[in-house]
Amino acid sequence: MTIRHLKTGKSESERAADDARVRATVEQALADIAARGDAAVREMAWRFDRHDPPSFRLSPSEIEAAMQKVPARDMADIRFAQAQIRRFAEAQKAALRDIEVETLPGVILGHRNIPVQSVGCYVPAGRFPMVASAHMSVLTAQVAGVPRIVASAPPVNGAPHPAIVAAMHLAGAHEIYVLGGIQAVGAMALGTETIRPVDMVVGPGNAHVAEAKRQLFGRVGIDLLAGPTETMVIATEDACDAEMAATDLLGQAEHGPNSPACLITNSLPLAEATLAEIDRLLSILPTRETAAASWRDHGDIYVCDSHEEMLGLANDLAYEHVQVITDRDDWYLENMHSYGALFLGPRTHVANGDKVIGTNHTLPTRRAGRYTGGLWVGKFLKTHSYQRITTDRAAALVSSHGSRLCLLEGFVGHAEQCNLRVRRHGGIDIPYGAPAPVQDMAE
Ligand SMILES: NC(=O)c1ccc[n+]([C@@H]2O[C@H](COP(=O)([O-])OP(=O)(O)OC[C@H]3O[C@@H](n4cnc5c(N)ncnc54)[C@H](O)[C@@H]3O)[C@@H](O)[C@H]2O)c1
Ligand SMILES: [Zn+2]
Repeated sequence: MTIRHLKTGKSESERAADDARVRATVEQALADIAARGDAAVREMAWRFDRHDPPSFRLSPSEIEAAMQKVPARDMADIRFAQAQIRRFAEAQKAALRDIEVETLPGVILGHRNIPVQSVGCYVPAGRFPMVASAHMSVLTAQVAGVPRIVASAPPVNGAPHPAIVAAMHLAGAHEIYVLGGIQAVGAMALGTETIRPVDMVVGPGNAHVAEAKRQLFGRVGIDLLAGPTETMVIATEDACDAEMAATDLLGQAEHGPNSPACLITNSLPLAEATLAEIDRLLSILPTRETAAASWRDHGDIYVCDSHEEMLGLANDLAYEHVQVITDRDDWYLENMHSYGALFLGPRTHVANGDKVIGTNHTLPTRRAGRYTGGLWVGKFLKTHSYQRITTDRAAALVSSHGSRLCLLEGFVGHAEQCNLRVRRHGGIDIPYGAPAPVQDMAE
């Protein structure tokens, strides 16, 4: 490998120390919510968000009042975005089928896709009110058929953010809470005196939110670990220029001070020009304080010799967002196997994916793209199998193999479940705990 690392961010040990701090904070906070319920939630809401309303849950009239505050243009844009997200989610749902097949004469096997019965959708709003996250979680759960959808977002300037509330309500949330961070995720997952616990928590959030979900996994289901935003641009100089590469990197680096942004290119001139362009843009970008911190601590530029090297590196890093602006975008589409979502060609970009185009923006971070894709309607559906035997012959045949295979493992009680069927449906006598005979049950 002759990959040149033109610019690097924080070291591994610095990142591990950051992680350890977050882990400890979350562990303590969740234990407190489990022990003291609402009282702990209320204290945390005050400590982190200076929020202390009579009730964290919005009443129907508070929801209506919030909706009234959203300008008509914003409401129309929200409806447009939700229509796109619904369209794609419905198409994805249609690709998931319940099946029932006859694998042997008289042996019927099937599966059913059943919605999770209650979900808690976290909508982030610490730095930015992420209206779009309401569409991504709530609407997708609604399309999946989840019967109880709880949604929660932190207050913005001490009050529920009107457009977030509107988006949650339009998307089909049944309960809306104004709670942020660990207290929101913890309260939804563990339940309190006033909040009924859910079966699964979903949605993106900062490092505390992602860690809370990780620690709660098992107790409840989670969608995936969708922490601080990451963006990668894979660029060649004939397809991409420095202005585009720099704009697309900083466009996502502004999410928070720990949002990795990474350029992979085979062109040293493009790499150097992008570095200079980032400096220029950071002098004029209004959100430069965050974007500059992210770029300083978590920005990388790699210069490779070949497309194979670029591909290998991109798959290995498994970034959340991967923009491919090269002379062979389709080749990357075919060969990339680890990422959150791909954005192909110069006309496409992450901001549209974040807000409006219709694919889900809740995507795996920190290399989770190696083992999962992003949030989608399928994450809210559980695939459960069932079986049925409809003939005596099939009952005796399968159970005769079963009888012997159970005893191969020493399971006598299991074998008797089989033997009972061989006796009753095959008319063959087998001593208690003995293997079913082979000769009588030839296929
Ligand atoms: N991976 C994805 O799919 C995806 C999508 C969208 C957004 N995101 C990420 O979501 C994140 C949103 O983060 P945010 O912070 O703006 O909003 P957030 O809503 O996730 O977090 C805000 C909450 O964090 C809590 N908090 C703040 N400081 C704390 C501390 N020191 N200890 C404990 N809790 C604390 C507060 O309770 C506050 O309500 C960003 O990192 C963004 O990149 C990820
Ligand atoms: Zn974004």
